[in-house]
Amino acid sequence: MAPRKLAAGNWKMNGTLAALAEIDRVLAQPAGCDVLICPPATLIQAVAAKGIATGGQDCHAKPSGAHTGDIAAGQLKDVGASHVILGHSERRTDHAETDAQVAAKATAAHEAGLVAVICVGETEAQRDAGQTLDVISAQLAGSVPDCATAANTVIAYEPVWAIGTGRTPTNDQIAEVHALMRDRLAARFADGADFALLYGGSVKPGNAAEIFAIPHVNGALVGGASLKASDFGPIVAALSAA
Ligand SMILES: O=C[C@H](O)COP(=O)(O)O
Repeated sequence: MAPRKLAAGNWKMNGTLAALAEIDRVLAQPAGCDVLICPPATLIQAVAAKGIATGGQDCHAKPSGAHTGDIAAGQLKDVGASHVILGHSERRTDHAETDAQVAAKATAAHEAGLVAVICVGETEAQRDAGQTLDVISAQLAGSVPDCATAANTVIAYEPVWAIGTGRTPTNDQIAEVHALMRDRLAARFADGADFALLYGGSVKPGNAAEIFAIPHVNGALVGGASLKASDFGPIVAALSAA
């Protein structure tokens, strides 16, 4: 099985019911790849009802309990989610999430029947210190649980310094990390070479085709440019044509 092509939108803490009109506009465009929208949890059921794949932006590692404000993987599934983003750098930073916590959440997601979209990425200081490959290797080893398969797990490489900044690594830098991720996953899992590997960090209509031409880039995890169909549509089209 070859890795799936996936254009994923992470709306982060953006969007109200009025934003559902953007979903209609995305759906109006034919796609030659999988399309996923991860809105705020308040919109998941409404987005699912429109027939587009949807997901959460985090989940708890436990199936239920006294965890005020948290959402369980099973609760995401219950309202129509098929995926959940885990280990996003904004959560690793704002909530001090560790690799072990991400792996536990991914296990809970798998047990609930969700696909885990596990994020890894280096900081600018780590990139400048030449530590990128070591950081990505360690995050993959620690954040991806043994129960991961190409069917229930997608990996997103998101250099922290490229998120929301308009900056992206060079094509060679992206290629180097994606080749490393494929090699590490293939060495650990029987179907490791088939995991979909997404790039995320300032993906825009103007750079998407070039990024999707990089070996072992199977799609994108898009933030700001996923909020409007006028931006996300061309990214979906570029992946469909890749
Ligand atoms: O999850 C998406 C990433 O954080 C990228 O966000 P961005 O496209 O706004 O840079």
